[in-house]
Amino acid sequence: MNPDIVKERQNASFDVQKLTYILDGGPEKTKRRREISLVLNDPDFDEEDPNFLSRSERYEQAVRKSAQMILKLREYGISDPAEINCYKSVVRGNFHESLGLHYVMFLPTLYSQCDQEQSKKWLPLATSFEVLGTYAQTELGHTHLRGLETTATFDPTTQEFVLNSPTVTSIKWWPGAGKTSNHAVVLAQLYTRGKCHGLHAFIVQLRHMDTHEPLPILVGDIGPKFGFSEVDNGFLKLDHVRIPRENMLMKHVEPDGRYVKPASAKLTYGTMVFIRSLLVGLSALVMAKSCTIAIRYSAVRHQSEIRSEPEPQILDYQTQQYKLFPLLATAYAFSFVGQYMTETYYRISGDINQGDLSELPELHAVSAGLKAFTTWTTNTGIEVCRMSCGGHGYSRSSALPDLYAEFTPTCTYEGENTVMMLQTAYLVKSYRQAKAGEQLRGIMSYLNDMEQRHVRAHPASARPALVDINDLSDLVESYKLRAALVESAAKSIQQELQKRRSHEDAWNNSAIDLVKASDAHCHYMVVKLFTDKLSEIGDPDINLVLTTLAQLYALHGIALNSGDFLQAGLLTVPQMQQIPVRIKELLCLIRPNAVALVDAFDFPDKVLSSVLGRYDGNVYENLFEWARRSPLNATEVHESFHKYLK
Ligand SMILES: CCCCCCCCCC/C=C\CCCCCC(=O)SCCNC(=O)CCNC(=O)[C@H](O)C(C)(C)COP(=O)(O)OP(=O)(O)OC[C@H]1O[C@@H](n2cnc3c(N)ncnc32)[C@H](O)[C@@H]1OP(=O)(O)O
Ligand SMILES: Cc1cc2nc3c(=O)[nH]c(=O)nc-3n(C[C@H](O)[C@H](O)[C@H](O)COP(=O)(O)OP(=O)(O)OC[C@H]3O[C@@H](n4cnc5c(N)ncnc54)[C@H](O)[C@@H]3O)c2cc1C
Repeated sequence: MNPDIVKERQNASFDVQKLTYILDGGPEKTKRRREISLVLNDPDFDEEDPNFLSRSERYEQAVRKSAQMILKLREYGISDPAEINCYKSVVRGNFHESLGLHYVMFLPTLYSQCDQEQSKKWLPLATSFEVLGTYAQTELGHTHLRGLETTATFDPTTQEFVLNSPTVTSIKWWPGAGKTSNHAVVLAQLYTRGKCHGLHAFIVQLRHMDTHEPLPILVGDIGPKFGFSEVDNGFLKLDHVRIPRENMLMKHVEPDGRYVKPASAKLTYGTMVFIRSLLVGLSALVMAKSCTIAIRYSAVRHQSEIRSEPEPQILDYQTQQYKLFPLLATAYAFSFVGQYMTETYYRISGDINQGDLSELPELHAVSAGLKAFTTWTTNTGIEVCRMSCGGHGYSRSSALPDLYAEFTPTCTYEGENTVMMLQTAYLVKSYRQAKAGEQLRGIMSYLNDMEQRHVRAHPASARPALVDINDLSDLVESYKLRAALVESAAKSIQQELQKRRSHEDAWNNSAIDLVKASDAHCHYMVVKLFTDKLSEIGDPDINLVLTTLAQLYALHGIALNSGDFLQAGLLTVPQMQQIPVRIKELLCLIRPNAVALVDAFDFPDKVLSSVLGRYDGNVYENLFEWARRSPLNATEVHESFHKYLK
């Protein structure tokens, strides 16, 4: 064990184990997660570091691993969905799996959209992995749902749907598992009796069940990408492919071609809402991994000098703390927000299953906004962590380049982040309702008292300094008032309309304000949820250290967005000047607990897969060992010497 890291752990002011229990949701859950993590000791999961393999070898290794995962799942008797997720996340490590889409989109779509008869047919096939599925929605030319071109036309004479990609731009593009899957849920515009009824989901067989040869359908892999090398994102061109009427999910077409309207057309989009909700938790996980690597490494790395003494740990540099500790605070904040998002998703989707759709718009808006907010922040955070590790952060052995490459498409898939932030119609609608005197419930209720507490541009000096920057509840209140930026966005729309612009143009001309309002709303939610969580934590030592992190999270956010807070007169210039001073004090308070705080995330070394983030801190000897395994070192003299240099 590296002596620096031993010393760091001795300095901790709280019980790391107890904090792990809080993050997991209780000691029993921690125990079970650790038991599940032991599967990594199974030699059948041994594999070559993907960084030393070609794309094709990586894909093959990933398919082998996916198949092993399924076999072992049965062997280990893991069947609870939450435990399956934990098991898969542990085994998958920092990379994706080729069967990922089957689990995260194909199966959930079947579960939520099959009727009884369809469930009886498809669920046994899909859960036994005879049917391997993908989710084919995006097209080469469009992602916007109303713009999708693939058609499904009902033919009452044969009781079939005819699926067609009429143009190059209508070719399905991006669905994972282009080579792996034999079925797809295909999203297509439904036509019956000559009328278009919008997007609906259809189950389409793509490949022969025994030979895996494609049916008369053009299907394949779209080629190498920025990351996601394990995943065979695919293309799919359908040329008048016929499927039985029974393959339409939720069955909205009667045998005579009559269309039966669903309770809400948006229920077809349910799987996207599900994944967006999951991505909030994934952001927390990846932020936590990145911080673990960067903070442990910073504790064992010595460089330069502060005083004329031996080289200090780089974690002692104030600038290093300023890079990493706000991200550490973010990892904790997002962990609690992820828990909230999962609970909210299951609560509201439970109501939806019971026929109560009243909270569907809020679920859509909250999951879209938080997905965008947390993935954007995490994406830039991983890169800050990588940079903070200097040259060794650039090596793939650190895992940080892989974490970045694998995570960055979360800002794009399941709805491009700007587009998701623009799903603020709900915020503007809520604002207008509140303004009209309606009492809002839930997370939007803060808009109820906006009329009394107008947030407008004020000369800061004209407002009393009511906010105590050391008081978290005051900070939450400031974020709440800043979230009323939605008022500015609503006003911008109103002004545009007064200029006789169309509603659509007014909206587009206010889009920057709308994204800002959405961002402010999400930021408020995160600060509030983090602060609310503190009241549930009884252990005084843990409460203290998490309160320090929550204060840092809130103040750092204000410092980054100082213009909003000043312009709205929420804080004065002298208070703004106090914030960097307070932030520096908080960095000092966090410093002795930094390693313990990342230890509490409890990532086993095999899951972290990072030489820099090793628990024992023995970085240098292992970096050397990792480099020696590089395929270029397989022979002392590389064949290129004989071919070209000699
Ligand atoms: C610790 C946790 C670990 C978890 C691990 C697992 C993590 C998972 C990792 C997965 C890894 C790899 C998987 C990769 C998967 C990627 C898969 C995909 O990307 S699938 C394709 C996704 N595509 C999109 O997301 C498209 C984005 N676009 C849209 O959603 C829509 O076009 C739009 C929302 C932008 C607009 O909707 P549209 O209907 O086209 O337009 P309208 O203007 O008509 O909308 C009207 C109306 O509907 C409301 N709306 C829209 N969507 C929904 C919804 N889903 N639910 C409820 N309501 C919705 C919208 O707000 C409007 O409301 P109004 O009241 O009318 O204003
Ligand atoms: C790794 C990966 C895996 C994927 N897996 C799948 C899958 O399994 N199944 C599937 O169906 N799809 C999948 N996708 C596709 C993914 O869902 C889309 O790429 C995503 O929804 C974004 O759409 P787009 O690529 O068309 O971007 P575009 O919408 O073309 O975005 C390009 C730019 O235009 C801007 N823009 C677009 N519309 C607006 C607007 N209304 N207002 C303001 N700005 C706008 C965006 O902000 C962005 O800056 C995957 C994508 C990736 C990268």
